[in-house]
Amino acid sequence: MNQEAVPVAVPVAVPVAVPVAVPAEGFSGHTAAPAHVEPDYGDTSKHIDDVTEEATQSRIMAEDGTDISFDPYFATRENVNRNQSTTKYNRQPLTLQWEDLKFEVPVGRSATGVPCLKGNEEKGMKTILSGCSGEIKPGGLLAIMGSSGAGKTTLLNLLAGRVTSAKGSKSSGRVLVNGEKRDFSKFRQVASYVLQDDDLFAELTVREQVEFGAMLRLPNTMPTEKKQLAVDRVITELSLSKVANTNIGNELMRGVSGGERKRVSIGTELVTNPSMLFLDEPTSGLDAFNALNVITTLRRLAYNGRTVVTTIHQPRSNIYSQFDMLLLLSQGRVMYFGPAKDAVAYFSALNFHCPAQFNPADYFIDLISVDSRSPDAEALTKKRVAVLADKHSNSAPLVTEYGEDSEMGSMAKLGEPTDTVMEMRSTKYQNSWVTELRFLAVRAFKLMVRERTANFSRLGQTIVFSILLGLIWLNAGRGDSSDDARSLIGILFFLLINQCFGGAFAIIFVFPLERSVVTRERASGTYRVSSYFVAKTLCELPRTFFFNMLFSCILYWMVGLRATVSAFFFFVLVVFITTVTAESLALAISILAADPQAASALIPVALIVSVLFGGFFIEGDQIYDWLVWIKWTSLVQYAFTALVMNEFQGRDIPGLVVPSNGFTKWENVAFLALILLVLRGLGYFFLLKFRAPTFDKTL
Ligand SMILES: Nc1ncnc2c1ncn2[C@@H]1O[C@H](COP(=O)(O)OP(=O)(O)OP(=O)(O)O)[C@@H](O)[C@H]1O
Repeated sequence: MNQEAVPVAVPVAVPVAVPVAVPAEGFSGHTAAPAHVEPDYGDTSKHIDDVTEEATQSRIMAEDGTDISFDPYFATRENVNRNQSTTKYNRQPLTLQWEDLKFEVPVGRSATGVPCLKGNEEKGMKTILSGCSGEIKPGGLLAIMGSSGAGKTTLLNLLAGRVTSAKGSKSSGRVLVNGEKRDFSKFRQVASYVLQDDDLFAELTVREQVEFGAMLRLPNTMPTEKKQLAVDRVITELSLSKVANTNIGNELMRGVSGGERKRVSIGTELVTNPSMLFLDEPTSGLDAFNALNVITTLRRLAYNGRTVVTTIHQPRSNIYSQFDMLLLLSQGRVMYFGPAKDAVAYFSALNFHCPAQFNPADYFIDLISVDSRSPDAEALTKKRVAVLADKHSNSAPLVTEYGEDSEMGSMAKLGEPTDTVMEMRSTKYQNSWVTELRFLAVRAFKLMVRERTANFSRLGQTIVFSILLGLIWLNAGRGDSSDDARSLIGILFFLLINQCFGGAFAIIFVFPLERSVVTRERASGTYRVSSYFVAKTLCELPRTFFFNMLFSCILYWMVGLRATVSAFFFFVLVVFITTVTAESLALAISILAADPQAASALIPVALIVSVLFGGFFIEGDQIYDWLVWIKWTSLVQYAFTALVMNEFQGRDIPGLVVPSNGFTKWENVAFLALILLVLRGLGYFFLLKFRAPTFDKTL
């Protein structure tokens, strides 16, 4: 290595003077902080605006002469250029204010059946959040920080209007947008919410994911070319161009990186060009580098005139330096609200000195967390938190001065049209039912084709089972004895069980992920439930038909079932409807059940009941009268009787009693189809009524 070409890299120490609004005096009883003797690494709380031209002055050169110097402030500096986006003023500038927010949930005997907790919970209510006020202007990035359980998500949800309506919970206070109480139908069009979990389809590409949102969330009056431009803009703005055509992927399927996936989630919400963006823990699960990338993206989005609010857990120091405003929460109370760059000085003035080499975020979290490891530590830390909360509520409100769009906030009223917002329809959905159906069907079809593992395993399962059953019952249908006939009845029943469980398990493993994606998309008003449900049903039918046809073609002729075209197609029809009915049963239960575990426990039970009363194990006259009704709800019973009648129609085999339920084979098919329709209808009803995202609109 060329020694002379490698000068020593000198860490850049940055002296910082932090002008702040601080309380007049520190706490009595506190001793002054010890003099700091540690080496000065520079103030890690240094804010983005303080970074000017402190480029690393020493250059480190690689052997080939490439400059490989490292600039630790690169991310921060990148954002100093506020003119990166072409979309700077294309939205309404919105100022969000909140006053005296309080949120309580019931914990008492009356609400949940458990005894009341002590303290203010005696009335049966637990206070999750109280006395929370603040403001964030356009161009500003607000971070809500606090330890686990501090109330960050609750506050974010209150600000975003996304608190789930729960029985007995109570919210109070005021949330204002540009000084006025918000109109939720308009607010939903200008504010977007990015959930902590990236609920995205792994099989879609980045572009397809963003495009889907654009096509359905932008109004139908907007030409497709303009929607495509919006997609391109978002992809560029989030630096996703290089991976635009890469699958999103998941733990099982290689796709984009965690940071890119998070940016895709943001892009999905950004496509409507919202003025306000709320994010819940956007860096959770990301490594330090990807976390920084995501936050610098938010920083840039804020500079482009948006109002951005995010919760975050223990950010590293260069992430912390990106925040304009900081809100520290502990035990549901505000410890600090004001400019992020002033927080260190604020706590210093209270005699809580953040050591020079410390990441202020770490220091604050340690300072305001309740230590429950021992009663003494808990009492002490709770006291500290109470005193800090009181100090905060007694301190003068801080004036927020940041963002270049601050005066724009007062100019615009929510509802005044600008660019994208101008074109938004005032109705809940931006496109017609038919348009939704078209895009949903295309997406469902793409997903279905790309679910390679599921498709190949179902293909393998179909081929293996049909050949195996065919070998076991090879030529059984070609004999004339009553034993052959009884054997044939056995295979007819067994193949129905196989198809029922195969269809149901295909739903159990695939639907839970889809359910969370659909919930997210419904919460942002992307489409109607009916169009989703119809698209899903229409797209699944061809696949189910294909596998059933394949199964029938192999098994039917190996076993030697009645060799007529009409008998064969009747067989295919019954097996197909049975499978779709079992899928519908699994779907309805999956939607109704609280979680996938409950669904996977309930679905086999429902199917086994149907099998038990299917007419093979127990004859109708062997069942207690008061249980007979179950037989008439059994999908297997109708399918089995129809198949048996199809096979033995017109055949007289001495000593054989053919199972029958008194209906003709076509009547049995009609009852089976009726059960199918009822189960599909129930699935739709459950999705519409029980899985609708409902939010409290009090504030
Ligand atoms: N609807 C509710 N019913 C009962 N308790 C609730 C409800 N909502 C929130 N809580 C409780 O309030 C506290 C704050 O919850 P919240 O999710 O806001 O915390 P957080 O700071 O976001 O935590 P984390 O960082 O772990 O996600 C927690 O103890 C939580 O259990």
